[in-house]
Amino acid sequence: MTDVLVVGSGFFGLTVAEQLANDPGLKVHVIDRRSHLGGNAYSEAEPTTGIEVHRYGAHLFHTSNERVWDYVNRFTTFTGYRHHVYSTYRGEVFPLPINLGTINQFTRSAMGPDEARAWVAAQAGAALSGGSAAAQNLEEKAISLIGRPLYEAFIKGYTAKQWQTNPTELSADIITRLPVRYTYDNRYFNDRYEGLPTDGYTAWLERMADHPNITIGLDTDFFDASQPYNKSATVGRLPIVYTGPLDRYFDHAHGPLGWRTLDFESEVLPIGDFQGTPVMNYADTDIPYTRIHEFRHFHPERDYPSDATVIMREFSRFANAGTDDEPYYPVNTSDDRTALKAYRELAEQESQVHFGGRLGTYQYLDMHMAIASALSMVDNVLRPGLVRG
Ligand SMILES: O=c1ccn([C@@H]2O[C@H](COP(=O)(O)OP(=O)(O)O[C@H]3O[C@H](CO)[C@H](O)[C@H](O)[C@H]3O)[C@@H](O)[C@H]2O)c(=O)[nH]1
Repeated sequence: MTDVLVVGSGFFGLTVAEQLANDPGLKVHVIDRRSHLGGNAYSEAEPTTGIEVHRYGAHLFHTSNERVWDYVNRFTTFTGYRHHVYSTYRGEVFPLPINLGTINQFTRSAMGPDEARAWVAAQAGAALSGGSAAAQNLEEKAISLIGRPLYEAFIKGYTAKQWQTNPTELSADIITRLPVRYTYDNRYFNDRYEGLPTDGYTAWLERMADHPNITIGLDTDFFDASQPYNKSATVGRLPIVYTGPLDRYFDHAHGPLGWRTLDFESEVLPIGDFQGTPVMNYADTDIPYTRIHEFRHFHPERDYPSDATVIMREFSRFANAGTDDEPYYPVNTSDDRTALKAYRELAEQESQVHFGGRLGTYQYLDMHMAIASALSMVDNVLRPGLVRG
């Protein structure tokens, strides 16, 4: 007998399942539409080279949350990997995120931190008088932080390719994900803890699911009425944690929410190294992809072949509702926020259904944020409700 149904086996769903299975010892059934668990964090060995490939785009784990770090270390150890990204712009390679090295290379100068700050402030001031706090959208925020020339080189074209939405319509939060530094430190993340799972994402995810109280149904679509754990057979009958797209749950009753999807083109090349770094972004709009991942560089400690490498070009576009397009990122324009409010009202009325994760809440959550919010849903909503019930 199942006590709780979890729809979706990504980090959010597996964290909820693992926590409820352990304490208070509930029987949890997890279903996933795909033929593997792990959601978009799933990875697999490319068969000819053995190189671990992140099928749904590169996943880099980082957090400053002690509780999350302790929790994830129960299932995997981490390598000492530190993420660095470079960007190719007009035939030249620059370090990201924007730092003193980027600014000096871009301006062909040798400024110190204060001079660089003054230069950026002058560029930003010429464009915006209200300062960073007054910036309402991605474009204003970016210009207030780095000035117009750097914005036009590294952000404008890349963002146009990635979001296909006018940057004045996008949330300022998207750009504040990236630090701006007046030092030569080009670590991509600021977090205290960072690393990649030593034996891969799939081994980590499988260990989370490996519990006598957890059963998994793969290739099982919640919206397929022919399988027993479908929506109409289960809603109102047992507690459900739903991590699929919020608008899909309600049959797009308030219209589709805007989602961005990704297309990937992978290639195995007969060379030991293609680009010398894990991720190369492409800022120019005449290059159709946003970035190229080269997976061997995520695990320099592994014994990968020296005469082959796997690269993956990433393309970004709108997901079309009602097709097989996988929703990855909420676009979150003002129209989306209006529809989202209506969906959230519907979600509150849904008996015993709890919406979580990136897709279920329409929020741009990183892995550590999805895990943190799953832990707090278990603490604050599920455990008290299930024990009382
Ligand atoms: O060269 C760049 C890089 C980023 N951005 C803007 O900054 C935003 C945020 O950048 P992120 O790198 O956080 O964007 P992604 O979500 O695509 O990043 C994903 O890939 C990154 C690694 O390269 C990190 O792993 C990150 O956590 C993961 O969500 C982008 O949407 C884009 O609008 C640019 O304009 N130019």
